[in-house]
Amino acid sequence: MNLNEYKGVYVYVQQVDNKIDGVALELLGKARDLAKDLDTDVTAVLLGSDVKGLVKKLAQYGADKVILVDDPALKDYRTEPYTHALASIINEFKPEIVLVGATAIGRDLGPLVSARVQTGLTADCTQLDIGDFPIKPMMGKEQQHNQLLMTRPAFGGNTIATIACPDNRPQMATVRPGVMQKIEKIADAEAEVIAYNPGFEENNKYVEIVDVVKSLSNTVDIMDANILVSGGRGVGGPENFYILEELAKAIGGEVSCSRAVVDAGWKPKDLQVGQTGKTVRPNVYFAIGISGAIQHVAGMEEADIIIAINKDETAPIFDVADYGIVGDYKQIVPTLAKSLESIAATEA
Ligand SMILES: Cc1cc2nc3c(=O)[nH]c(=O)nc-3n(C[C@H](O)[C@H](O)[C@H](O)COP(=O)(O)OP(=O)(O)OC[C@H]3O[C@@H](n4cnc5c(N)ncnc54)[C@H](O)[C@@H]3O)c2cc1C
Repeated sequence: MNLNEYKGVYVYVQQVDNKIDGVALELLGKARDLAKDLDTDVTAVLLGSDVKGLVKKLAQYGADKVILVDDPALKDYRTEPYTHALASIINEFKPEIVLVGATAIGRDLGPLVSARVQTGLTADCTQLDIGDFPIKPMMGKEQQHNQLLMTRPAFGGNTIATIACPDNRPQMATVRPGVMQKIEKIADAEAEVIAYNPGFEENNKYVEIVDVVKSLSNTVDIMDANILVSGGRGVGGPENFYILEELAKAIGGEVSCSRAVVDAGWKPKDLQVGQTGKTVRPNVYFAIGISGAIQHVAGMEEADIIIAINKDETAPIFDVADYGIVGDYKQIVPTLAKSLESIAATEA
């Protein structure tokens, strides 16, 4: 493999029902930073059926080029045709880096594609940088420059590992939704469009989709919320969550929770923040009766303002909080909700 043949930062654009998943836009934002460091450009890979209309949006969020595979075989996500399309693009265009969102689809597609093009993949990254590898000079090992350094929690979140793929190309990573930041939309941006036909031949790995059943869950997506009022085991039981709901209502927020709350069956998994839940980046995050375990903090530390309410002044959540209130949430939260509600009423 001649590594020098591989150029450019590619982002797989996940779309479902012709709607681009937010993580693809976040990855385009990150790809711009990486491409700048490598003095190269950003290519979005758009696979689907009748998806040409999405190209403009990809340009507006940072794509210099869009490789488009528009084919009825790609109408709904199916592992085989999508893997074939993305692997064919990699073999044909030889990108240096390929980024995929760590969604249910991305976690299926990314590893299969990496195996098919015979390279490595680092899953569930929380940070991506360009740098030297090994990071520090090591006896008997030459440092290679301009490598993709892929950082992710390891060993149950107890350590952070930085991984590189110096001997193969492309360097592939999946990245959790909510971790990277999309750029401000550039309204008049244009991208070069390259239509590509990987040649689909149905084989016995093609799944036939008989019916698509949409999730009946009516919980909101906490990843879209600007304000989150998050409750932990310290809330004491599902019957007490109304106290948090009233605060959320007073300030236009949504309720989320820690894993302890989900494990106890008090709230559905959709609302869990953290390493095995969702990564959120709201403007304001209230952590109420949450101790601040590393696995929880991994999912909310990028919030702009963190307000912790905990009766234990030594709780680790106070280490990451911008504001901390020590005391019983049952006394603090209703008072807070009332004052914030009256401030909102005066300002209206
Ligand atoms: C591999 C792995 C993955 C994990 N993934 C996640 C994840 O995604 N998300 C996650 O959240 N956790 C995750 N965890 C679990 C995590 O380690 C913690 O166990 C969990 O976050 C604890 O939840 P908690 O803070 O709600 O409960 P606790 O740790 O029990 O904390 C409760 C807090 O409430 C406070 N409190 C009690 N009563 C009151 C009161 N009346 N008023 C105010 N404060 C009060 C206490 O002082 C305490 O600090 C994971 C663990 C592992 C091993």
